[in-house]
Amino acid sequence: MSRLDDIPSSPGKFKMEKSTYLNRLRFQSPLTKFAFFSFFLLCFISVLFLRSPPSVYTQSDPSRRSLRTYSYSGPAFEKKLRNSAKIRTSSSNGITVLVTGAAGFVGTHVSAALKRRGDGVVGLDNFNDYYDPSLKRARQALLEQSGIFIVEGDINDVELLRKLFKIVSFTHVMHLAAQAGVRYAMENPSSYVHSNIAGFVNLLEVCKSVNPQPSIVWASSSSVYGLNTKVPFSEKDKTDQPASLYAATKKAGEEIAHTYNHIYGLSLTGLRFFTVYGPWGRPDMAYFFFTKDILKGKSISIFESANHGTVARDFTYIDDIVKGCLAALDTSEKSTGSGGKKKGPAQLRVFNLGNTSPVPVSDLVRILEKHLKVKAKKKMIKMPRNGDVPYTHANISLARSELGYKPTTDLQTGLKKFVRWYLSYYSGGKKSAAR
Ligand SMILES: O=C(O)[C@H]1O[C@H](OP(=O)(O)OP(=O)(O)OC[C@H]2O[C@@H](n3ccc(=O)[nH]c3=O)[C@H](O)[C@@H]2O)[C@H](O)[C@@H](O)[C@H]1O
Repeated sequence: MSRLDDIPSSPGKFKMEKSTYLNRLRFQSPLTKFAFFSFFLLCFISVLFLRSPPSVYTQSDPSRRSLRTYSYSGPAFEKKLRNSAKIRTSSSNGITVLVTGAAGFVGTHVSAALKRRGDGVVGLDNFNDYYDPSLKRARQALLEQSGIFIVEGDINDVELLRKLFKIVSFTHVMHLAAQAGVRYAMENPSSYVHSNIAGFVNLLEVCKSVNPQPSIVWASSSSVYGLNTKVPFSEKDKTDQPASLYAATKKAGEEIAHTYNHIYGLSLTGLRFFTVYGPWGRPDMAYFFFTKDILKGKSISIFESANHGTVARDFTYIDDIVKGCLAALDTSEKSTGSGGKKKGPAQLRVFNLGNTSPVPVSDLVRILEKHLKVKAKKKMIKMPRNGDVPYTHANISLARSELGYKPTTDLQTGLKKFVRWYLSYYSGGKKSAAR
């Protein structure tokens, strides 16, 4: 019986007739026969390839690939994961944390700080190329030295997340993976939806259904205050006028957090970071690329608001932010759900983590000039309408009372540390600073 006879008929629609053409087909020569079978073999292989599940890495955005793939199965992988997640025996009340975005700026610092005090830490990062991935690799190498394993994968990969939770029973998730940057949202809007909305929902879906559910601390943003004019910004203020898609996705994250807390009993704490800077920072941020451009003798654009008004930011040093993140983890209560169902009310919080002292961008440049000992070529330009807001200023009284958060580093001191790191990292032309 020919294999074509095995094909079932489509119920009620049409019955596949045996092809009279195929019945009549006779191979005229061995070459025709070879060509015929080669063609079918090729089709078969193509179908297999197209139907195979996404490989080890679920691509977040074809234009921003991870540069490597990593196999996340097998005993060696599980061993690495378990070792990384181990709480130091001397640590009496250690926690086990999954840090998403661990190769990112804040993720690296938070992971290292957790490990230093004895907690178990596993990182997750997709190593996308929004900015120079070699900087992310260097951060990864740093964390590896202290025994932290970063799994290479995307928060949209539900199977991977489930697998991680199956191997390690994380007590906490520090969710820092995101598409950052306010201005880039006009270039690549879908990447914000993909990471900050879809990715966050995927993570919460997995967290709500594992037992026990972890407590989640995640990165929101000062940008949710948008076009508000009442300063300093307080958590009690309305946040319904975002100025960028980035801000809108972070605001959406806060609403999504409310939903998962309400329905599933997940304990959720959102942290509104205010323009975080420091060593190992993000090359897409102004203080970073100003430094690069000043050193290269390239001119920099300093934005002004309407009528030559000052644009200012509540720049916050990374070490202060790390303290805030750890305090948020330590004060977070357990989630209350189990079996994907809420069993009682759970904690839901939002905190400003800022510095409470806004500095004009022109002063930031003056400080950089001093530390770099190079005069900047400055251009004052009107702030483009690309998502920026003129001013940010955090009221941190809630974080102070609930988390004991107390920033201690002013911009002078923080930028000095950044410049020292920058010069040593990019010294001798070994690495060229890339955005
Ligand atoms: O707190 C946040 O939630 C956000 O902080 C950060 O955004 P911003 O505060 O906008 O920082 P950043 O881009 O460094 O611009 C700094 C200043 O330089 C001005 N700026 C910028 C570029 C330029 O060419 N000229 C200029 O004057 C610009 O107008 C601004 O006043 C994070 O990137 C973002 O991911 C998010 O975390």
